[in-house]
Amino acid sequence: MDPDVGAVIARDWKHLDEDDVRVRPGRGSRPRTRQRPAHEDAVEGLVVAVDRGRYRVLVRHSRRKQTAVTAMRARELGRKGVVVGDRVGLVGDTSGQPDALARVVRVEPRTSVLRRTADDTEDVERVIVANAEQLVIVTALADPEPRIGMIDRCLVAARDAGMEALLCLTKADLASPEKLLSIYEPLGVRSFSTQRGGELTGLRELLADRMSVLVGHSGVGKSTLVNALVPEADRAVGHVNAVTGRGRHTSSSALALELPEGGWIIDTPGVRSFGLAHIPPADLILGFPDLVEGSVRCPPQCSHLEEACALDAWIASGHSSPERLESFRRLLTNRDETVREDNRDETGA
Ligand SMILES: Nc1nc2c(ncn2[C@@H]2O[C@H](COP(=O)(O)OP(=O)(O)OP(=O)(O)O)[C@@H](O)[C@H]2O)c(=O)[nH]1
Ligand SMILES: [Zn+2]
Repeated sequence: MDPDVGAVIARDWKHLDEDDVRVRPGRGSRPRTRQRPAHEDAVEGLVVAVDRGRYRVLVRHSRRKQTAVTAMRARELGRKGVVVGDRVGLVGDTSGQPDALARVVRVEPRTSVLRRTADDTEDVERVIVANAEQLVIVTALADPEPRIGMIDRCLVAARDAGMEALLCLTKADLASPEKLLSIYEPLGVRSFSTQRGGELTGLRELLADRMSVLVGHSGVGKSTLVNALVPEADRAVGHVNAVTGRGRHTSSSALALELPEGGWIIDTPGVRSFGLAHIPPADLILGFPDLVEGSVRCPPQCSHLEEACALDAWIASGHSSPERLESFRRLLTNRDETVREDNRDETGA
């Protein structure tokens, strides 16, 4: 295997919890049987919403028939978190009838975890979504102006989570995507431009049959997009509690919506971007593939903020661009901050 690829895989996996990775037993050793034998009758389901300790879990009976089950965690789960995207085992009343309550007795090993560093205490990190394969970075081309810093931050977070990134550029009727594409296309980031009422076939193809997480600042047109992609989403988000199916949906937690063509999009209303405090500084540069080669000549343990950093010379000799280096350094400096509604760590672009 290409050593770089190996390193990336090793790094992506290293962020998974011990629980997330099922260890294959060697010959002669006994398999690890964590929680399994007690509930062999457990029903499999997908967590699509979480609200104050209650989970909405979709149980599929056949291609066409599925039931939405409300569940709470079983005590035996211990401190193990359950998040949107988790595949879980359920016991108890899985009928999905009103007032029926099931119990989550196990969480299947996760294939990816998207984390946010908590806003207040930098050491606390939270898993927002499990098992997603793609991070869709929703950015308006104008109104509000695109923020390069936010895009770069999301690209780092996607890489760290072991997810592919997709740049979704909205409001193409107001401004051209050209400038942004000239930055991100050479990096191999896939993209799609949209406008209200515009053609979404290409985007649907990029989203089909996989689990994608949408993230974007307020006002970029994320709701407009979600409603266009999932016609029933308006009802699910606007008027009905995502978990109980009653009352208003007030929580701002993630919500998974099934696409008519198969696959899922996960809306993250409360999450505008990600803190990167849990990512070692040395790994941040992996989110900037155009700078990695230039860092080979850096002194050992280079902070990339110091004078001896080789990146300045690399840029001066015509590689990448000064803006990219500036964005990388801004991220290094603001690594611990989570972008919030006030965008306090953004200088725009
Ligand atoms: N010109 C133009 N306006 C758009 C487009 N998409 C959305 N808008 C407008 O942009 C505004 C914000 O759209 P929303 O879909 O509410 O944006 P959001 O990202 O969900 O914002 P929050 O609900 O605050 O999270 C609304 O006034 C939309 O009508 C577009 O493609 N072109
Ligand atoms: Zn350096």
